[in-house]
Amino acid sequence: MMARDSIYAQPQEQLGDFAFSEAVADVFPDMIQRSVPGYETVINLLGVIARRFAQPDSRIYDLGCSLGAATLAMASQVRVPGVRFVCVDNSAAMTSRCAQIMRRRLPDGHCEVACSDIQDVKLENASVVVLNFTLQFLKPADRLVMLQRIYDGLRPGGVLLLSEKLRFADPAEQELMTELHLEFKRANGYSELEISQKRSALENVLLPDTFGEHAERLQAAGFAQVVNWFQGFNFASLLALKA
Ligand SMILES: C[S@@+](CC[C@H](N)C(=O)[O-])C[C@H]1O[C@@H](n2cnc3c(N)ncnc32)[C@H](O)[C@@H]1O
Ligand SMILES: O=C(O)C(=O)C[C@]1(C(=O)O)C=C[C@@H](O)C=C1
Repeated sequence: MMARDSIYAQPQEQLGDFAFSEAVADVFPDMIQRSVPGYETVINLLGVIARRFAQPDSRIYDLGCSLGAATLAMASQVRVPGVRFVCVDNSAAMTSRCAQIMRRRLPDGHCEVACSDIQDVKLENASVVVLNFTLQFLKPADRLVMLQRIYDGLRPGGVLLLSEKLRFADPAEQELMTELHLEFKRANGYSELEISQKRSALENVLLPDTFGEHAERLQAAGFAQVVNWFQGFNFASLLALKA
């Protein structure tokens, strides 16, 4: 049984910044599924896209892996030989659980799990790099450098798969998408208190960009083609191809 997220169910006197703590890691599958419209579909489709782009004897990186859901989906679909998965997260609460899950679910030697800032990881010989709802937690000024490092670590024909919460330049669109996202959370059983406390906790931590900002930054990093392959309200998934 999946543990239910009730982290913000009671009024909190001191609402600190949101962190990927032990308590969050314990309920993470439930939290992300009830918070991100289309999350399960995105995870499944990451498997399909990796199946198309994985190259023999290359690496697949899952940056900000949390419990490794994207890696499990990709590992179940990839058919070419010699692929090694590398999962990275800077939350020890996440990587300790992720490492356990990978040991249980994947053959020995298939997957390495590292507790590290993704900005410090040397990326090499990659055919697929996943940033599934992770770039949004980096300081905005650091995001282009991260994308450039990913670009440099990719083989020609490799892809970056980027999912993010979006901001909209048009105030009316921003308001509508935010309202629909809140309705999604209500529909999934979150109370107004849970919704508002989590929103405050995320305010200084998760800083979303617009689709245009993402596309421009990916192009500035060198990517030849950028496509939007999925969107659920204000959450979008992009594929960026290295020619
Ligand atoms: C929303 S979760 C990602 C969900 C996960 N990719 C999935 O698809 O299930 C964001 C993750 O990024 C991690 N993270 C945020 N900033 C990071 C950084 N600078 N280096 C490494 N991990 C980071 C957090 O610890 C958290 O586990
Ligand atoms: O915007 C929100 O309320 C979210 O819950 C989003 C989000 C995310 O996009 O990473 C934030 C933190 C959670 O771990 C899961 C989802």
